[in-house]
Amino acid sequence: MANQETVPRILIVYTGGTIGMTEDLSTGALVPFSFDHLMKNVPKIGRLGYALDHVELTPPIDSSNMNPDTWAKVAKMIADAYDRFDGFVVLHGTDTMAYTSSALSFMLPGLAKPVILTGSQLPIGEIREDGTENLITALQIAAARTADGAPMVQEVAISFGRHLWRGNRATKVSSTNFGAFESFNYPPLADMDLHIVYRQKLLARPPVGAALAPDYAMDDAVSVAFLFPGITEAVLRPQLTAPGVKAVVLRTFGAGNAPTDTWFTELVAEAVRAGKVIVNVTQCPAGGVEEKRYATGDALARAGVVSGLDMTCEAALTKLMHLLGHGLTSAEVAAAMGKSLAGELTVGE
Ligand SMILES: NC(=O)C[C@H](N)C(=O)O
Repeated sequence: MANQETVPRILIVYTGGTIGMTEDLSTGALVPFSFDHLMKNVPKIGRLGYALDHVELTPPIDSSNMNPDTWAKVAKMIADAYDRFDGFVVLHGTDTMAYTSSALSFMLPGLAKPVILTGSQLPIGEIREDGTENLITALQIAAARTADGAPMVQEVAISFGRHLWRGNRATKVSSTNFGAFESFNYPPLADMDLHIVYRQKLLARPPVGAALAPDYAMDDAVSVAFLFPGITEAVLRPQLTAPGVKAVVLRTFGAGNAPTDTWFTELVAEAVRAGKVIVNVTQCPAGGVEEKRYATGDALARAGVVSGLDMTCEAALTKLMHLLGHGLTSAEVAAAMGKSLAGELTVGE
């Protein structure tokens, strides 16, 4: 039996999501419900033998209602309790989990403990569901240690179904599959089958001597513009020139390509001259932007568009919010987008 000192101390941060939902009897729709309800449905959690505590967003929310303020609340709950716990499990809706995990990775620099997000596709109160296993597995991952006693995971990650993913590399790929997430440009940090098998070489470690330095500033003056064959200036112009928008993630084709019509290239160049940061992120889930590969991508680079390299849209968008939140100039934001802040992009290839 583990003694008091070795019992893992885990804080559960309950934000809502399907995992804790119940049916609204008047409409039949799923609505967020209480943490107590959720816990009543997983009595075997006590058999883990961990010292568990919890905090929650009040009221709990469907993750479609997440925003920079709620991300900051979650980050603060973790930072405030950081010294008292060995690990953190964030229960969260799946719909925007990859945005929150990306945002948290930028808000918690110096993190040296596990912050594991999980949730489910079916409510934990249903007879057949995926929430129990996801919750228990996330708790075990948050409690896991290396052979020398250090926390196994020291970053923000999503544990869902059979895999553990880096939080700022993951994306939701299915609204029905129990494996709802994928990370196309970074392998799983762990595979969860009969055993939980960690890929230790892939796990992030904070810089030596770094301490947690929570950083909640986020500027929401950002946007996403999605290209499609046949897009017109009338559709795109308002998106790229909207007053108050400081940065736009431009979802391009393939290796970062876009139309070469004069109106398009001139519009993009005009937005860049007006001080907007335009970041090229491919619509392809896997791979990334290689601007010089095709003339159609090169034209964007020459117009002053910044390469999003192999970042997900979720990572690029929340990184822009984070950088703009610190009052950086457009040039400084553009330069920082190409550097890895929390393992969100592949460097040196
Ligand atoms: N599976 C889920 O959790 C979906 C839910 N709508 C949410 O994101 O909160």
